Amino acid sequence: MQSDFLQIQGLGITLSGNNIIKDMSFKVRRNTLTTFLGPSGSGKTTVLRAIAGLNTEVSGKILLDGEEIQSRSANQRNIGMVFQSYALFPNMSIFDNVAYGLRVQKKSNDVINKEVMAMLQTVSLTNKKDAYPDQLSGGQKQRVAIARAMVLKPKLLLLDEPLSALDAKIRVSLREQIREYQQKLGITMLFVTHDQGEAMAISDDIVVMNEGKVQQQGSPMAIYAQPENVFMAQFIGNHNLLMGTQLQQLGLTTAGGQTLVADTHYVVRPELFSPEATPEATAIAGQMTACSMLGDRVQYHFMSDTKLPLKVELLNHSEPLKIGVPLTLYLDPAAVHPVGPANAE
Ligand SMILES: Nc1ncnc2c1ncn2[C@@H]1O[C@H](COP(=O)(O)OP(=O)(O)OP(=O)(O)O)[C@@H](O)[C@H]1O
Repeated sequence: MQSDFLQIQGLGITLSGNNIIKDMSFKVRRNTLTTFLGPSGSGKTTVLRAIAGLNTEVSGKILLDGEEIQSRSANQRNIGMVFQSYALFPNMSIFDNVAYGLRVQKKSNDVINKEVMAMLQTVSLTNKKDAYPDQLSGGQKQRVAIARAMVLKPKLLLLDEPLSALDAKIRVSLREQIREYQQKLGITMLFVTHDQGEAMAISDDIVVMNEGKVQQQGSPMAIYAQPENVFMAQFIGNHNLLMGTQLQQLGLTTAGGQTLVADTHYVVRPELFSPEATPEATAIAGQMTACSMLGDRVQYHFMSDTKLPLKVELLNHSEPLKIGVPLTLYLDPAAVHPVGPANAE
């Protein structure tokens, strides 16, 4: 059983006299990759820095592996950190960059050599050990920064937007490699990103933040399929956010297995509409008014005969549906998810 390895209890953070984070609590399980996801300014970096011991005005408790660490200085916490900007030493070779922390710890040359070479092998950079940072690509530099942090075997590795400075293709490849290192070496990682695709792809757990508050924590699947409030429904993925009354006008009487409530918000993901009937589904007559090609899927704007505009996405495996021609879409009421009362917005 994975225990709660990192526990944040009633965390408060003040920066330049502003109370940025108030009474925040969440847990991170051992040997998992947990992502902090949220819009710009939501407080992700601020909380990460507080865990690392880099913020001064912090209240509440931070427990790591059962021990309270909030009063310890940053270098007494056994926490590693990787930044967007790599922060490598430009005048040191790649080997020396990775060896730096072990030298500070006064490890023997034999141990340093063995551990640095093993770590360079993990990040596939043994052939670059004598090179200098400015001879490496951005992705390689970030792998050195990750190796430099991992070689110290920290209890927790914090990664603050580590992929933001890289181009799209390298981002995808490096995020998969980070996930591989995490699983292979059994490290607990806390990873900050504002890219939900990135968070969905690599996380065991996602902590979604907005305006200094945790909005929801859960697996990528749960975050997507069962948003707990209106912010979550709108922030994650494409969506139709509808009132119970609007769904009633479409002919639905239940949603998510419960009686439809007129003044509650519901979310319907665009890919849950189907052009094919099933016994459970409600038929919705209308027509497509626009379409755009997304590659693997086609995104449509649909207008129901009751004049409700809906976003619909269908797999791109057949002829696109015709615009302006009457057609019927089907929606299984079990796929409609309640996200809270109207006044929760
Ligand atoms: N030194 C500071 N003094 C005062 N306010 C600050 C300071 N640093 C950050 N803030 C504020 O704290 C809030 C959270 O900032 P933070 O950098 O943690 O957000 P973030 O979610 O990491 O954003 P981004 O994705 O843009 O990096 C923001 O409103 C920001 O303006």
